[in-house]
Amino acid sequence: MQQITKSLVQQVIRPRTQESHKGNFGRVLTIGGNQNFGGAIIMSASAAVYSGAGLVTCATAPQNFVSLHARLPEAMVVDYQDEKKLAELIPQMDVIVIGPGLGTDATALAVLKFVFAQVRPQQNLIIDGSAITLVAQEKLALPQAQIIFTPHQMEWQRLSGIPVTQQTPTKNQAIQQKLAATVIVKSHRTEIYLPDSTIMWQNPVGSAAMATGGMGDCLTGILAGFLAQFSADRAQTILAAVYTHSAISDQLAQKQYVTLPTQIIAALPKYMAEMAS
Ligand SMILES: NC(=O)C1=CN([C@@H]2O[C@H](COP(=O)(O)OP(=O)(O)OC[C@H]3O[C@@H](n4cnc5c(N)ncnc54)[C@H](O)[C@@H]3O)[C@@H](O)[C@H]2O)[C@@H](O)CC1
Ligand SMILES: Nc1ncnc2c1ncn2[C@@H]1O[C@H](COP(=O)(O)OP(=O)(O)O)[C@@H](O)[C@H]1O
Ligand SMILES: [Mg+2]
Repeated sequence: MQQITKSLVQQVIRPRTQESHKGNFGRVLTIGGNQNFGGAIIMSASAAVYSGAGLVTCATAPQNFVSLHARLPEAMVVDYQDEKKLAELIPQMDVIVIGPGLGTDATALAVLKFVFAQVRPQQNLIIDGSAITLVAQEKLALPQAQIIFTPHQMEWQRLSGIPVTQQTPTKNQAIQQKLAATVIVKSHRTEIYLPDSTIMWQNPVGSAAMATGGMGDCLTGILAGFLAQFSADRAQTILAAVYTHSAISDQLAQKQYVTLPTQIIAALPKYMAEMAS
């Protein structure tokens, strides 16, 4: 198991070319947030914006529009059940996140199936939270796309069939290879399994200060923001995003007992400037 290093992160997060514009930093669509879990998709979209994605759109339940606009005016918003608008938007995207706060009811399943039918092979598709649970429960066939699953150990149990206590690297990798996707198994020491590579990676940073609801939702937005804008190797970009999420928490945890997802989001621009200098 190889450890992610700070120097890898410094290779990914580079100073911006001064002539660049928002079109150079990618388009992200975050999909989720039912009427009970609006905060999850707001945190995902916020992390994408604060990590530097060029343009971010959030597809969510209409009940979340006002709060999303108030918290994050940089993001555009669309009803996640509006299939006509989603069909127009999806082909324009570099990265799509689906799942934070999506829920597992019939509406959620319909949204997920629609997105799976529309996504293009070259697009990054980050499948998180409720969407992982639905893929497992409904035995959904995966679309042709650059898929990244971000399960915590219980979601990985649902998707892989491996009980939490038996999730060894070898077993995890065997299922990841069958899925032919990137798998980020989140825990105290998150593990990353990449397609086209037998090297398994571990995140050496992060602490129990991160054990609070919304922390994984936040990670999906950082992954999306990084994949949208950075030109480094895709695997390195994914590893750098995982490390950054936890390293920011470690910085804050020097003076805080818990580190909230919204605080990690707010600290992204400063941390990224440190890494780029
Ligand atoms: N503010 C919000 O709107 C929030 C919405 N959330 C959404 O709620 C939905 C359900 O997700 P949940 O994860 O809460 O529920 P799940 O039922 O999928 O998983 C939680 C269960 O897994 C267990 N578990 C075992 N190992 C774990 C590990 N390493 N990390 C985390 N849990 C572990 C927990 O003890 C708990 O019983 C998702 O769509 C998620 O995005 C959550 O992110 C919480 C915050
Ligand atoms: N004790 C811990 N040590 C290190 N990282 C942790 C710890 N507890 C939680 N995390 C991190 O917080 C995130 C939690 O993700 P997840 O369970 O999906 O949260 P949510 O669904 O509530 O947003 C993961 O990135 C995980 O690695
Ligand atoms: Mg989660």
